[in-house]
Amino acid sequence: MLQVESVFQNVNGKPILDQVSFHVKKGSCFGIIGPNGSGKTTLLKSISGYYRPVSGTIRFQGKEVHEFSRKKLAQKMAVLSQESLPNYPITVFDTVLMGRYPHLKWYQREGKKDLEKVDEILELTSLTHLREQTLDTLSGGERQRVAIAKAMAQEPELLLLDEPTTYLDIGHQISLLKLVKTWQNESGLTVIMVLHDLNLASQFCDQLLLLHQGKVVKIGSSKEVIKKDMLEKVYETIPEIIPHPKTDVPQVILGI
Ligand SMILES: Nc1ncnc2c1ncn2[C@@H]1O[C@H](COP(=O)(O)OP(=O)(O)OP(=O)(O)O)[C@@H](O)[C@H]1O
Repeated sequence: MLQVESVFQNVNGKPILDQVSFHVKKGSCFGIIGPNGSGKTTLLKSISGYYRPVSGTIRFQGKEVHEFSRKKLAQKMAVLSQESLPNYPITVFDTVLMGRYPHLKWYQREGKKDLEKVDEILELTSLTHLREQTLDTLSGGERQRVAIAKAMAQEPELLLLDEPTTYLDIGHQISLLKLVKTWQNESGLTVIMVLHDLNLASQFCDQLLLLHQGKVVKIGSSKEVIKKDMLEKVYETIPEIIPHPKTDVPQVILGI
């Protein structure tokens, strides 16, 4: 579904990504982890076509990302970043409805099916009670759920998430990631997400990529990537790693 080959990326003349290569399988959940400033967001922006690599290639469904028209890309790819929702008084319903726009022709207004779809998604994301509330009055967690709902309305094949659990308490972190998982299971959606929380990344992602100073340190399952020596070197701290008592995936315990 996505092949990244030997990507070098400069931003404002500054080298950020250094020979990054990896593949993402259709229907999988791929996590990008790494310390602050390691290049995670830049990598996501390169995948979404926001930046064009200085060298190397990013192929999505067999074609280079920058060869897609903006509309075609919006039909296939949804991007959810910290700044993805505006802060003006537009209702939750209308915001989620905007997710349908890439599927409409330029002269076409949204139809009954689009409106029904939005209500269905509001129900799924537990947002029906906020249907007429405006974005500028929502809490951080509610805004995050609206952003996911808008992405769902877009019906993408690839979903890019930049720190989707920021602003969420632990209950909402889990319910948001479970929602993404259910959506994935039902639609074959592919997900690439940047996560700071290594324990959530370990539990929810099929593959992890550990990035450090713009370079790939390791790609593999959580058991292959969430390792004491590797994290010590990259995060400059000394964590303890224990298996999750239910799922056996590695979990990180921080010491002082
Ligand atoms: N527009 C820009 N101009 C100059 N430097 C930039 C720009 N965008 C990113 N950088 C630099 O690129 C490096 C990587 O930034 P990026 O946001 O990709 O890292 P990150 O891993 O997502 O960090 P964080 O975990 O803190 O969000 C940083 O040193 C940052 O200062």
